[in-house]
Parts: sequence; C-alpha cells; structure tokens
Amino acid sequence: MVAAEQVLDVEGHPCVVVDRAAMEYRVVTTDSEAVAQERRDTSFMSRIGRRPNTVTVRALYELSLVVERGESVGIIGRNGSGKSTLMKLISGQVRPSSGAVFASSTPIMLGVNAALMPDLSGHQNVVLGCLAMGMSRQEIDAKFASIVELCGLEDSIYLPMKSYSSGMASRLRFAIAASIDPEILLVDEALNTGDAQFGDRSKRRMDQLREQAGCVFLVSHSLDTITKMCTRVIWLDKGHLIMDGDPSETVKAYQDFTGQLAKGNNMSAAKIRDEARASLQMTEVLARSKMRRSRA
Ligand SMILES: Nc1ncnc2c1ncn2[C@@H]1O[C@H](COP(=O)(O)OP(=O)(O)OP(=O)(O)O)[C@@H](O)[C@H]1O
Repeated sequence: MVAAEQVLDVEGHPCVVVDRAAMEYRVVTTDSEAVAQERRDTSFMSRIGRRPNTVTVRALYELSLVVERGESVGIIGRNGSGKSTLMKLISGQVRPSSGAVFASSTPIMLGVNAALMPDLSGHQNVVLGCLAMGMSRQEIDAKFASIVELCGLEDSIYLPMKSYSSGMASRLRFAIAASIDPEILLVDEALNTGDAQFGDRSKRRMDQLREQAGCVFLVSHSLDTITKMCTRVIWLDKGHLIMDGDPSETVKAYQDFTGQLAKGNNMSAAKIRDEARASLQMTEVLARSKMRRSRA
C-alpha cells in the first residue's frame, strides 16, 4: 500500500533507467521434488513449451531505478542476491524477462565485454574487441601500445589467445574494455582477476575511468571500497531491492544484517532486512522521462 508519494523531476538526462525489470532463468534440475512443486505452483498454460525437468530461478524481482550523471552506484548483497544479474541487464549482456532497461550510451562492463577468439592472437583480438566497441582502425592503432602496456602482455601479444593462462586472458579483456572512456562504466570486481602488479595498474586505470565517466556502477564484496567510492548504494537480497540510498546508512544496515546472520540470529536479521525494505522509496518510471517515486 502506498503511504506517501512524491514526484521527482529528474534534471537533464538520466544515464540509466531500469523500468520494472525482472530476470528469471529456466534451468535443468535433477531434483524431482522441485519439478513437482513447480508443477503444483504453476498453471498448465504457463507450462506449455517448457522442458519437463526444468525449474525457474528468479534472479531479480521487478525493480526500477533512475541513475543520473555524476552518480557512482555501489551494489551490495550476499552471494546469489542478483548483483551480477543487474549489471548484466544494465550492460545489455542479457535482456530482462520483463520490463526494460534504457541507457543514454553503450555501457561498458570492465573485464567481460570483449568476447575473445581463442584461435586469434592477442593483437587480433584487440583489433576485433575495439572495433566491436565502435572504434575506428586509426583509433585502435593509436591506442594499441597503451592497451599492451596496461595488460603487460608485451611478450605474448602476437601469440594465439588459446596459449594464454586464464589470468592473462582476463588482463587482456580488461585492457580492451578499459581502452575507451565510457559514459556509463560498470565494474564487477568479482570478475577481475590478475596478479598484484596488474592489480595496481588496473586500479589506476579504473580510477581514471571513474573520474571521467558520467556514471559508474560498482559491484564489490569490499564494503570499504563501496563506502569510499560510491555516492549511492543499492542493497539486494535474494533478488529483491532492500535499500537504495546513502552509502554509510545502507552499508551499516547491511553489516547489521550479515552480523546477525553470522551469529545465527536469523529472526533479527530478517527484521533488519524487512524494516529496511519497508522504508524503501520505490521508483516508478512514467512515460516521457517523468519519474515518480512513491514510498511503499
Ligand atoms: N545464467 C544463469 N542461469 C541460471 N541461473 C542463474 C544464471 N545466472 C545467475 N543465476 C542465478 O541467479 C541468482 C543471482 O545470481 P547473481 O550472479 O546475479 O548473484 P550475485 O549477487 O552476483 O552473486 P555473487 O555475489 O555470488 O557473485 C542466483 O540464484 C544464481 O544461481
């Protein structure tokens, strides 16, 4: 029930608008009881065309967000809460099962955007990856040396990708994605691997990109990093949006929640989560860029 509502006029153009987006996956399972339960819970009509041994995984329940230029949005939550799914929806890697996601320009997800070809050399993959991000051949030639320097693969850049270790491949992927200055930058820290030396170099480039970007989304399990770097924090739990607001307040509530869970106080943890969710200001996206927020 709506207790109070307010209309927000969003100034200028938002960078990202998530409009009632939800994401569910159909997955094969060997748990016959789960399949039977799903059959009991769903209508015959909705099961037409589905494979019989599959169940639905709800990665993200309906969620709306408006992110403006200048915002640095941290996304926190336990394992499996939907953080990477939200990032993939924003980057366009996957389409929502329902709802829509709009972006003012192509979002760049550091580390995973480039789909590399194992039979091609690192050099050829740099060219392909950069072309795919919309760069011209001249721009690629001009940036090639700095890409190689960033990934530190001077000795193997002309060798086939299939001869790279997984760390080397992920460094190349990062360097390709980091070679353009995106307006919308997505960083999923869990996806970035590499040794300590690369860690320093990639962090410097990430800081640079963050400063230049219009808006940044950051997934990290380091709450310190999130508090330091973000102007707004979103807490997700089991696919539900729990909190969306001030970094210190949101991180504190999340820490209280996980602290209670760690002590085995599941009821207290659930209370913290439910109270946070009860005071969440829901965003509703209205036609023609008018956004309305109402307190649920
Ligand atoms: N491709 C997929 N197919 C089926 N289920 C998926 C897929 N990707 C994610 N899921 C499920 O969706 C839910 C959310 O996953 P997601 O990766 O978004 O969580 P996360 O918050 O990023 O987790 P983590 O902190 O462990 O990286 C999980 O239950 C996961 O099993």
